[in-house]
Amino acid sequence: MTHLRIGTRRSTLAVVQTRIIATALERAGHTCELVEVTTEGDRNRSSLAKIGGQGVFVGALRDALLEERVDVAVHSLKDLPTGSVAGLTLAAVPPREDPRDVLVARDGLTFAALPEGARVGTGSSRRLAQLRQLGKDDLEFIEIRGNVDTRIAKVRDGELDAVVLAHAGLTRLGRQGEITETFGPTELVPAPGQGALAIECRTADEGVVRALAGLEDPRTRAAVTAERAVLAGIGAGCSAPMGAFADTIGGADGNDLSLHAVVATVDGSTSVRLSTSGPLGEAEELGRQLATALLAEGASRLIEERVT
Ligand SMILES: NCc1[nH]cc(CCC(=O)O)c1CC(=O)O
Repeated sequence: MTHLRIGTRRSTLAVVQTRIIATALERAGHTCELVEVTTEGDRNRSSLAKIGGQGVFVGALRDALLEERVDVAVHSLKDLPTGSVAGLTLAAVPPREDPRDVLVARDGLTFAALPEGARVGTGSSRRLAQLRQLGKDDLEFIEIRGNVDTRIAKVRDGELDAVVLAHAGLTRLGRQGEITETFGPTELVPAPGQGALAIECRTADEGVVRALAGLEDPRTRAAVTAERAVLAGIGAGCSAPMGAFADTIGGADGNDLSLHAVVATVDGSTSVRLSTSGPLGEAEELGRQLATALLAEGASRLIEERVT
């Protein structure tokens, strides 16, 4: 049995995610204490693109780990930069929630049913680029930030007709009832790691590493490893207009992964979409190979063409 101080961001979603992990650890016989840590991404309300640096949501949590103020950090995996940090280990990747993106629109509207001039909110260049490729040229896209509650409130208040969000965030907040459409994961390709959590600790804390190992889901780990290898391989950060999505082929017992990736210009005028498949055990290699193929099709040029 280990006593674990678990660091979390302050947002409702972050606290809910951390409680899910704390509950699982307590069920395994450990005791847990939640410690709130404020991150630059929470403090700074200007656009993510302007804050610029990668990992604005995770830096302060990692500092808290390195300074031994907490023993465990719970991150949304998609917010975690692909590079490793000296002294820290991604000790567990628990089973993933639904990785897809969803629409929350007024009056139960689907994307196809949104009227001409409808205002659709998203702060993500990945979502923006792909939404612009869905064949509706008459929408107005509005850049929004803020937590899930704030974004949904903009639809309820009539400021926007719809917002696009991650399914997983809504599920964890118990708000999946507000989803009006779920986008196919090869149509609106999710962010690498979307829907998964990353449980990090100090590499030297062997007891903690062992305690966290019980949370691991090898299939989720393989999928997100492939997705993140695409991201790292094309040399892009988490704010690039790219998506990658891996899934086990043949259900939960399958031993192969399918991997889809897209790189696009933010204006949606051009994109490269590629897919591949291979053994779970070669996830990293699969992702790297797909990145190489994307680069051969001009991926880095597309990403640089952002006009923000
Ligand atoms: N970009 C912020 C973010 N980071 C993680 C989630 C929740 C979903 C997840 O775990 O991937 C969200 C909200 C969203 O994109 O709608």
